[in-house]
Amino acid sequence: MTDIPGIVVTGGSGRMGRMLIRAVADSQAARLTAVLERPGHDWIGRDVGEAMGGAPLGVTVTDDAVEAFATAQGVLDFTAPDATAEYAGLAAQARAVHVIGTTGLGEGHLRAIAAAARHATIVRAGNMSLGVNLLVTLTRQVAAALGEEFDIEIVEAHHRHKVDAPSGTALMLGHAAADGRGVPLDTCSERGRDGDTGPRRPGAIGFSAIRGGDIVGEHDVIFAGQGERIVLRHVATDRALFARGALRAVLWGQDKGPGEFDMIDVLGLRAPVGAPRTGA
Ligand SMILES: NC(=O)C1=CN([C@@H]2O[C@H](COP(=O)(O)OP(=O)(O)OC[C@H]3O[C@@H](n4cnc5c(N)ncnc54)[C@H](O)[C@@H]3O)[C@@H](O)[C@H]2O)C=CC1
Ligand SMILES: O=C(O)C1=N[C@H](C(=O)O)C[C@H](O)C1
Repeated sequence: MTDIPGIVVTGGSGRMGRMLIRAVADSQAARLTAVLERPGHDWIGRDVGEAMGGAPLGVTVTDDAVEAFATAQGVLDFTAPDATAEYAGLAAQARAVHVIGTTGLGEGHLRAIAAAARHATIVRAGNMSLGVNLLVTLTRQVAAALGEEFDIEIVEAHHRHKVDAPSGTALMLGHAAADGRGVPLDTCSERGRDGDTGPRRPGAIGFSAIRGGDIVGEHDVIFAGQGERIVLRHVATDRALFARGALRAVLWGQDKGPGEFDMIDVLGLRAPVGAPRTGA
């Protein structure tokens, strides 16, 4: 037996899954105990190191989440909304810390995650990088300082394979901007302008999404006023960044009780009591 937490990576063959497997396998603070893929995937039954084109890692890819979670202390999950909602329940039953990077979650998925968080620690964030989570706190501060005479627009760019828009990060930034102004995002969010839109709605927070090539992830928060403009920008150039954040989150969660946390908690960036919190 060892005290080093055993970690399961879900969606092992995905762009993020491969990064997460590398991050855990290379870490002295965690050990890779299982890798999951969806039923029918051609990696099932293979050694994950070999499936990734390298040396064996001694871990066979499986589709049996119940068995994989039973002996794990943490689950790193960057897959798809339905899978993540199901994994939340199963990880909670095993009392494993569930780190959720999956974006595009709907109301039903969020309810399932909240229910699971009554029994186990969940860390969920649309972006696991330090830089973006700092950008979130800055966005809230700038929005609070400027007021509605500055129009807020959030522009994000991602690779051609991304299936959800706006990105999870763009939504985090939108919630932060709305928090800064003291309004809920759903009352002022403006998406997908096209055709005869009329003039910009006062107080709107606009979202635009670019998809192309191999862009890892870029986010601008634009505060556009009369005669001046502030642009807060984050550019990710390597997905390993997100995997390092996820690993940090699962280790942070090991001594926490049940509840839903985010990277602002993990990184210690939470605003003092009395200041507005950022939704995700
Ligand atoms: N929070 C963050 O920092 C980041 C979040 N993401 C999010 O992570 C998610 C995955 O992104 P990518 O890796 O680019 O996608 P991808 O499509 O390359 O990988 C998803 C993987 O999940 C697997 N999968 C789907 N359903 C499954 C199931 N039921 N059981 C097990 N595996 C299943 C797929 O087979 C695939 O291997 C997206 O929602 C993306 O937005 C991506 C990067 C950073
Ligand atoms: O799908 C991606 O690739 C990414 N998704 C996350 C998001 O939706 O914001 C984080 C990052 O930008 C990469």
